[in-house]
Amino acid sequence: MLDKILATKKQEVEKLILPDQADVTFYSLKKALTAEKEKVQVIAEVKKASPSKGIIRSPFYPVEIAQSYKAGGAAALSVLTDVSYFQGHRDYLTAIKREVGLPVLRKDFIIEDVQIQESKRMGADAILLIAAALDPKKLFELYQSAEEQGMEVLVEFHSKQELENVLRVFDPAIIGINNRDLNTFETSLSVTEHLRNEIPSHSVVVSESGIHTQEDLTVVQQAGARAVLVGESLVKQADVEKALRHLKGE
Ligand SMILES: O=P(O)(O)OC[C@@H](O)[C@@H](O)c1c[nH]c2ccccc12
Repeated sequence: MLDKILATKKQEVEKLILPDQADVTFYSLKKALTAEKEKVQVIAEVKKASPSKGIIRSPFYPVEIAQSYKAGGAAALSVLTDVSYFQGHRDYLTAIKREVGLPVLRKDFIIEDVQIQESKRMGADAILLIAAALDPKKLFELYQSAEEQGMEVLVEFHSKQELENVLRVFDPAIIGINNRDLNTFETSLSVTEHLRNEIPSHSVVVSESGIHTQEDLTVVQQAGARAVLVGESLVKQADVEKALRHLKGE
């Protein structure tokens, strides 16, 4: 599946037209994730659909969802901007960034520098780079480019091999452990437990995908995650603010 998505992205990138620069204020993702020592922070994801689940929420009002997440105590937001597979849009991110005062991560498949420029213009505070989608050298180039343009980066891993290959080249400040295999879509929280020990202790660790309950959150917190990235289990609930409070055990 990942290969198919990346092939589509490659075609889209060739036709990409950059938007105008959005006039927004930068918020640090890293700061938001490390603000409270004891508590695990939640990055709440605004996602309409996914290749594995189809439509998750309909009707879909991205700004309203984001505002409810903020009211429910989200530390940051993740916004899907991929059109073809997740029914996202870059305008959703810009609208959310304008209306909601939280750090916003652009969730997409970034493979070329022009998409980093695009992310900046959209108003993203941070971008996702997926180790499974990039060779380590290219990943580092894109990482540096994002930092030069004033954005932070969440670098996502699913296997020990991916981690080893990247850590040989550089040391990402924020590391995402994706519990979902992007080829089979299967999720297992043991991925976080398994990879945590391979990560330098100064990195901020975010456990991503497949987190449904407060118990799940505790499992990954005990495995060393400072934050979780949660989409489906929140966005499918009518009252996402309540769902988020519930997840946090409030
Ligand atoms: O909906 P979930 O299972 O809570 O997962 C959220 C997020 O981790 C997932 O959307 C995701 C993780 N890595 C990605 C890469 C691309 C697209 C999407 C993703």
